[in-house]
Amino acid sequence: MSSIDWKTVKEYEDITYKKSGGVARIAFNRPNVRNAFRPNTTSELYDAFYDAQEDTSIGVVLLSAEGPSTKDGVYSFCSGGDQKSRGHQGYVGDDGRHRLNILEVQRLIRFMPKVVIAVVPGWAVGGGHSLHVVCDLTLASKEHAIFKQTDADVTSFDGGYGSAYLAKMVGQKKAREIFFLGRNYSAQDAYEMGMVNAVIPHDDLEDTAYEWAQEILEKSPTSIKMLKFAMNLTDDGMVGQQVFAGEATRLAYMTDEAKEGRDAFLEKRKPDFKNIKWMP
Ligand SMILES: CC(C)(COP(=O)(O)OP(=O)(O)OC[C@H]1O[C@@H](n2cnc3c(N)ncnc32)[C@H](O)[C@@H]1OP(=O)(O)O)[C@@H](O)C(=O)NCCC(=O)NCCSC(=O)CCC(=O)c1ccccc1C(=O)O
Repeated sequence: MSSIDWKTVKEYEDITYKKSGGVARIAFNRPNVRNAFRPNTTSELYDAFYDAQEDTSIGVVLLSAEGPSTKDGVYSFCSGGDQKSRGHQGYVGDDGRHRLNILEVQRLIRFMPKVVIAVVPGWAVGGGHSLHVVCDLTLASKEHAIFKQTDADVTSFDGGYGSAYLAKMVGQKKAREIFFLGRNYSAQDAYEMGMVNAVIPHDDLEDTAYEWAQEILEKSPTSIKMLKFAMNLTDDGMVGQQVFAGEATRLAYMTDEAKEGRDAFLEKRKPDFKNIKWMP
């Protein structure tokens, strides 16, 4: 039983959302369907992740899952897109619109200036596998985590981070094996491939994730943010540069020359940068 004093932030239908001690915990909550996500789930995930991003007291987000299934006791992280909500043009929401928005959730995880840790208690499959790939770190249950890619079985494939970025992580041959054969891999297999940071006894998984988060929270927030964006940059092209450079601009705002530039405009005069040093 965990001793962490989690406080519920908001009630949702498909996820739970809690915070404690600088950490946000967002968890899938449809364990009886192996935590498959439907359009409602991805909208809720986006909402919760956005809140965590905007909350300046939060530095680390855990993406986890409730469970086990009340039907058969099996644990899951996420089994990807809910195949029951798929129509002929894609996944269908309650409003009849065809969209899933999981890629928007992926981008929020990728570009948010906080560390996101995937906490994998069981099955991580299809789009659920891709979500753990896009998170900054992954911790997996020694006894119950199973990693598997079924995208090629159901013709719903992730050609972005889920596959191409995975290949950067585990190597081209291994990534192709994962997608082309769709086999099951244990937490230990995934660790040896380099896509899991640590294999944790199941009963300690959530507490260990919280401890990792607390260690990260002892570091300088600006350093962590800039390091995350620096490590993203080379794989994210111009968008990666934009995200990194946006933070550089924010740092420049804090200089005397930025103050002079702003004040000169507001005072309708030419800016005077003569006293500003050209630092080498
Ligand atoms: C996860 C399994 C391997 C687990 O197997 P097992 O333990 O034997 O359990 P089951 O008996 O199969 O399942 C129990 C129960 O859960 C239901 N269920 C499981 N997964 C799903 C699911 N994904 N959707 C709906 N329902 C699910 C299952 O039907 C059972 O229900 P009962 O009523 O009790 O019978 C195994 O379950 C499994 O293989 N599941 C399917 C995995 C899968 O193929 N997922 C989808 C991959 S595609 C994807 O995730 C979307 C990607 C995506 O969104 C995307 C990506 C990139 C670009 C665009 C998009 C996009 O927007 O589409």
